[in-house]
Amino acid sequence: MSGIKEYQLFIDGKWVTSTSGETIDIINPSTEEVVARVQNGTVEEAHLALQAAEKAQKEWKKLPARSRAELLYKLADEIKANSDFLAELLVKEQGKLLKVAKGEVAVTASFIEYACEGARRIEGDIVPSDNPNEQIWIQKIPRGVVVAITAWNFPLALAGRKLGPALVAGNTIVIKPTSETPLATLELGNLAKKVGIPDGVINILTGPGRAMGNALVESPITKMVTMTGSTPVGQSIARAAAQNLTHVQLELGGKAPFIVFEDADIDAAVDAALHSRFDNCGQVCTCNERMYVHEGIYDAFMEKFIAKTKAIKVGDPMLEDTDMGPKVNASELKHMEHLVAVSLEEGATLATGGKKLEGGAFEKGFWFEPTVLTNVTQNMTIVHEESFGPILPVLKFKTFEEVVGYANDCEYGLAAMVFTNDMNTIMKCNDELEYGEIYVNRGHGEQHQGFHNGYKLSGSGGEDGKYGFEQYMEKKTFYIRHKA
Ligand SMILES: NC(=O)C1=CN([C@@H]2O[C@H](COP(=O)(O)OP(=O)(O)OC[C@H]3O[C@@H](n4cnc5c(N)ncnc54)[C@H](OP(=O)(O)O)[C@@H]3O)[C@@H](O)[C@H]2O)C=CC1
Ligand SMILES: O=C(O)[C@@H](O)[C@@H]1OC[C@H](O)[C@H]1O
Repeated sequence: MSGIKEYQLFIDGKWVTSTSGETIDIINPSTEEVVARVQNGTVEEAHLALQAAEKAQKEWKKLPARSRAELLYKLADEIKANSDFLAELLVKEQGKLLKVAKGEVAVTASFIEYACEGARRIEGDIVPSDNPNEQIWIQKIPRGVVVAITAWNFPLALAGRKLGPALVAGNTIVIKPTSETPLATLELGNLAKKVGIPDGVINILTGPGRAMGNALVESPITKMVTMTGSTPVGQSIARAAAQNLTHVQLELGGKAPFIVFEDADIDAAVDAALHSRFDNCGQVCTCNERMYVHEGIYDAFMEKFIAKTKAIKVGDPMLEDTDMGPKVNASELKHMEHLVAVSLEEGATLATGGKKLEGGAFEKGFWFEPTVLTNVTQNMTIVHEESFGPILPVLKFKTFEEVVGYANDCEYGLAAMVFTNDMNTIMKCNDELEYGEIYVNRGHGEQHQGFHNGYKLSGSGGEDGKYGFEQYMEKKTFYIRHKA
């Protein structure tokens, strides 16, 4: 079709067309129109990108970290300068609200800026030896070539979250965005060229994860894989990386419990629960995936919560007064219908929503109603399987022990949210909830200086903050003996 932009692969500072001769259509989830095409890259092109990154890293690591950071600060500035363009691209490829997309562009730049602040904090140790006339130096050095594989819900932010620390630490990177939403990420290639980041330092490939992604992971050139996505894919990446014992950092699925204790501020809890479920159409890894409300306030809480859920305006994500856009694709939409059907078969009740939206403004696109399920029991599928969409099962509880047992009855361990004003309850939640990230009296939303760390099947390694930055570096211990 004429007028459809075709992106290429970004390898060694050059845009190249894949030898596969095949392209992947990128679909607008609101209209089902083809937004652009990207290359269906080959395994050979994965190797070319890795070789380019390996070559470039030899010089990139010699630059002072501060000099690397100065280039990356410029990249962050260019991202901000192109916010409107990048945000609209994110709306077109992922269906997120324009205001959320602008937030994603801003957070992409701030992820990179945060990493740059670490340039003068790459600190090692000098420790005393047991031997006379000897010192021991423990140094932090870059790993080499990093492969970054990202998910479709915040594709640009996830790329910035990884390339920032990777490059400040002195590594080079090959980014493989998801085939669903690669466009804004590909635009980073143009911005990297513009600010003078040397060829080969950043490479961006598109192509199916099973083939190209796997080739990137399996290569002995790759010294670290940082991936955000589903648990099954994270597990296959861990298996593939094992053959070279490549360092792997995985941010995977979640099933965050949202617990409202009897003494909670009900209005604050209602608003937090609403946003933490329905923001970005429920497509956030730390979303409120299941809600437990104390029986003593259940009726009062649910009356307010259901009323606000019913008031959510689903529609064109480009419009200022829209509250929720579409699901990212048709298969995700089908998954929503499946989860509701299974829940009803298992005995749940629909308090609101439950269907895909069709006809009129919803003639095209992948639209689903904000959905709340009640009369839910802990053994139901919806309480354990990640929905990653606008479906919220709600359960009642009586005691602390009961709800903590429910919350921890989960194969995931990424985020949890708790509403109470009782310090004793807060401290017991901190001790007993098996989650890497716990939000007290507020909804979800990480900060760069924290540590985004999933337990159990939610991941391995963690990212963000000083502990995430550490992952991008190796340590080298140097024993130095000198003449007396
Ligand atoms: N913990 C966190 O911070 C976050 C977790 N997520 C999770 O991500 C999931 C949704 O994202 P989604 O993109 O569907 O996740 P997927 O796991 O389907 O894909 C993630 C990435 O992995 C690639 N990939 C697929 N198979 C392989 C393989 N065998 N080897 C290497 N790479 C591969 C994909 O490429 P391709 O698309 O081409 O197949 C994509 O780039 C949800 O489960 C959500 O919970 C999402 C955001 C944040
Ligand atoms: O990946 C997610 O879903 C979240 O970590 C999300 O990604 C980037 C944003 O900063 C986070 O809210």
